[in-house]
Amino acid sequence: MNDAARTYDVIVIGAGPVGENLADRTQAAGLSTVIVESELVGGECSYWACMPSKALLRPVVARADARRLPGLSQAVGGPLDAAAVLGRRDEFTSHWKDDGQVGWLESVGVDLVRGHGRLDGAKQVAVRTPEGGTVRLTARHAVAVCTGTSAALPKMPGIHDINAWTSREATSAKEVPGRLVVVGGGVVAVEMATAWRALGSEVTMLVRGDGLLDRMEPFVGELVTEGLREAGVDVRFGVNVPVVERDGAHGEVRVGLEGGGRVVADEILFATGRAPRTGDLGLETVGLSAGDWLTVDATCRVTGVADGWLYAAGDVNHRALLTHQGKYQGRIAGAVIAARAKGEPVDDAPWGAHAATADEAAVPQVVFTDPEAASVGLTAAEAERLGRRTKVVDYDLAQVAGASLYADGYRGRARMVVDLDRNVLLGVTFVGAGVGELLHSGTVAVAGEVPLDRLWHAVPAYPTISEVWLRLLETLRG
Ligand SMILES: Cc1cc2nc3c(=O)[nH]c(=O)nc-3n(C[C@H](O)[C@H](O)[C@H](O)COP(=O)(O)OP(=O)(O)OC[C@H]3O[C@@H](n4cnc5c(N)ncnc54)[C@H](O)[C@@H]3O)c2cc1C
Ligand SMILES: NC(=O)c1ccc[n+]([C@@H]2O[C@H](COP(=O)([O-])OP(=O)(O)OC[C@H]3O[C@@H](n4cnc5c(N)ncnc54)[C@H](O)[C@@H]3O)[C@@H](O)[C@H]2O)c1
Repeated sequence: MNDAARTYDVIVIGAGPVGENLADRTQAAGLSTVIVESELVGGECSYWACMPSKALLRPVVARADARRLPGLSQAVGGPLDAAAVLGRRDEFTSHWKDDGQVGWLESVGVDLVRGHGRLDGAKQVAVRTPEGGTVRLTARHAVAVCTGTSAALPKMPGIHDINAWTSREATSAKEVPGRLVVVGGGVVAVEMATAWRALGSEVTMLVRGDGLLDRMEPFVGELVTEGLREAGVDVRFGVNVPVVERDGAHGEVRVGLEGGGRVVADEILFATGRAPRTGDLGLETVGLSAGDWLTVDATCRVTGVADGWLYAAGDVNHRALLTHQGKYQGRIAGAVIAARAKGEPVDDAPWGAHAATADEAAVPQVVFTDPEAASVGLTAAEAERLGRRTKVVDYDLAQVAGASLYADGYRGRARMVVDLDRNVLLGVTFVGAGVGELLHSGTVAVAGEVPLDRLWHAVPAYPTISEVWLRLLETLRG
C-alpha cells in the first residue's frame, strides 16, 4: 500500500472510551479530528474490561440478593446457567466486533484510521496499517494519546510460557475452568473471583498483602473477604508466588508457594495491576521515555514537551484508572484543546471548565462484588496523610430500614470523612448489597463541596438505603 499523508486539527491515538470522547468533543467544537485504533474501536473497556466483567457479575449479584429474600430464595436455589451468562456477556461485547462503535464515530464526523500509531516528532503521527502501509498524519493543533493500559505481569521465570490468564482471558473465556487460581487482591481479582466462583469454578485467591482492596477503607476489604469466603472462595493472605509451572499449553497449573506447599489448578489469573501502552509509541521522538506513564497537568497536557501540543487522557496518564474518570478527562482535554486552538480564555483554576480537578478530590468507584463496595473522594487514611483536620463517622447499614427490607441479614457499613475546617465532606464509602446506585449522592456531596448544614436539608426518601445519609449526619451531630 502506498504511503498517504493527511492533515487534521487534532489527532487522537487510541479509540477506547476516552479517545472516543475526546475526539467527539474536538470535532463538535469545529476542529477536524482523526482517531487511530490498532485493535477494536471501543477499547479495553468495551471488550475485555468493564462491559464483559459487569455482564458476568450482574446475574451473580442479582441471584445473591434474591437468595436473601424468603419467598424468592427457593426459586433461585439452583446453579447459574453458565452458558446463558456467558452468552449474555458475548452480546454485551457485540461478539468482539466494533461495527456499532465505528458507526458512532461516523455519525459524529470523526475519521478513523486503523493501525498502530506512533509519534514521529512534533505534531506528527505515523500509522502502520494492517495492510502494511503507512499513513502519515500531521496535527495543526494537538495530538492526544489515549492508548490505555495492558495487564502487568509479575517478573517471574517462565511466566510467559504458561498461558496464564490476564484480565482479557478472565473477561472473555468461553468455558468455566474447574479450578482457578487468582493472584492479586485488587479490583480485577475480587470481581473475577466472584464471577467465576458463582459460575462454578473452585477459586483460590493468593494475595501477597494482608487484605483485599487496600486502596479503600479497611472495612471494605474485610466485608468483601467475608463475602468471598461465604461463596466458597479460598482466600489466602500473605502469600507470595515465586514459581508457576504448567504441563504443555493447557495442562494443569502448579503454583509453588513461598515457604512450601502448592496449589494446583486448571487456569491461573494474574490480576496484578496495569502497565501503560506507551512502549512502542515513539515517545523518544518527542523527548520522552518509551514505556512511561504520561505525566500531565490539570488540563491533561503532557508536561515537558515544547510548545504544549501533546495531551494524554485516560488510563495512560495514571491519574485514575477508571472509564468514567478518563471520559471526564477526555471532555476536559477536548474543551481545552478547542479553547487554545481558537485563542479563547482557558479556565484551569481548580474546578474550572478546563481542569480535571475531580481526579484529585472526587473519584467515584464501584466494585461489583457481593457485597458491593462504593467510594468517592479521600479515605480517612488519605485525609490524615494530607494533614486535614477530620472527623470520621461510621454507621452500620444493617440498622437502616431500607437496607433490612432490601435483604434479610443485610450486612454493610458506611463511612463519611468530614473536613472539620470547611464543614464539607472529603470522602464517603459504602459497602453492602445495592450500594453502587447510592454512590452518586456521595459524589455530588464531595465534588459539590455541599456544606453539611445544607446537606441536613437533603432528606432521603423512606424507606430506602439512602437513609444512611440521615443516620450519618445524626451521628455526626451527636
Ligand atoms: C477487568 C477490568 C474491569 C474493569 N471494570 C471497570 C469498571 O467497571 N468501571 C470502570 O470505570 N473501569 C473499569 N476498568 C478500567 C477501564 O477498563 C479503563 O479505565 C478504561 O478502559 C480506560 O480507557 P482508555 O480509553 O484510557 O483505554 P483503553 O480502554 O485501554 O483503550 C485504549 C485504546 O487504544 C488503543 N491503542 C493502544 N495503543 C495504540 C497505538 N499505538 N495505536 C493505535 N491504537 C492504540 C487500544 O487498542 C485501545 O483500543 C476495568 C478494567 C479491567 C481490566
Ligand atoms: N469496578 C471497577 O471500577 C474496576 C474493575 C476492575 C478494574 N478496575 C480498574 O483497573 C485497574 C487495574 O485493576 P487490578 O486489579 O489489575 O490492579 P490493582 O492495582 O487494583 O490491584 C493489583 C493487585 O495485585 C497485587 N500485585 C501486584 N503485583 C503483584 C505481584 N508481583 N505478585 C502478587 N501480587 C501482586 C497488588 O498487591 C494488588 O492487590 C484498577 O486500578 C481499577 O481502577 C476497575
